[in-house]
Amino acid sequence: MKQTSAVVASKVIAADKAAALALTPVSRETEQRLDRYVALLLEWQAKTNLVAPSTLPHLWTRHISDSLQLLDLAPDAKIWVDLGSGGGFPGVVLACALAERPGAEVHLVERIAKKAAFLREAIRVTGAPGIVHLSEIGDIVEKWSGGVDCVTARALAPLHQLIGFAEPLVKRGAKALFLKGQDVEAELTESTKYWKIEPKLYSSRTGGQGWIVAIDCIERHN
Ligand SMILES: C[S@@+](CC[C@H](N)C(=O)[O-])C[C@H]1O[C@@H](n2cnc3c(N)ncnc32)[C@H](O)[C@@H]1O
Repeated sequence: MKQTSAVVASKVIAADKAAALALTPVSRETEQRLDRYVALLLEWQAKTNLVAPSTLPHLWTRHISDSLQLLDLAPDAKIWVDLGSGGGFPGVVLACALAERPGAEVHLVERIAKKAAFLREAIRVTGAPGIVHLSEIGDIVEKWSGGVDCVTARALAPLHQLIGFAEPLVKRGAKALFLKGQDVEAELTESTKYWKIEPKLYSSRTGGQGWIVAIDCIERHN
């Protein structure tokens, strides 16, 4: 029997979702929130470029599992700040999963108004504990007044710049978790020219050539 391309596409996405949930299991409630987020993202993707179109068939493994794996590295963190959230990775995904953690909140920082509008809608439809800030990162982190347990970023900037963005929050006790690609070693070498850091490096659970850089102390070289 001949299958339409829409049927084939939905089977590819279903298989990818099953693979993602095997890698990074979530509760039934979180899965339902993530389903609502994915449906909204696919709807908005037609008019706003939120993720690279070539990655859409692998949205669950490439983007959702990639984001979810951070939770294990900060199991007690309640207050999260995601820098340059864009289409919501990792911030909205973390908020969906953290909805069951009492007192949890995820702050999403994004400077483009259209993307911030999408993030607000994603938080509304999922009911996740997210707070969207339409702002430049530099403007908001310098003035951050509350406590922060964990600061995240993915696909935002070279590592030495991410460290600079996160420094005010790490100085107040936050742990930084940055999702990085295959050039991580070179980025770490470059970063040590500017910063005194003792990073921990974890290979991505979702395969490929991804890495997570974890940092909990940042000092400038004199
Ligand atoms: C390449 S996208 C990555 C989005 C998302 N983190 C992901 O992995 O899919 C980077 C996002 O960061 C935002 N951004 C870049 N520099 C920023 C800044 N200085 N302040 C706030 N947002 C910024 C951009 O508007 C964009 O949406």
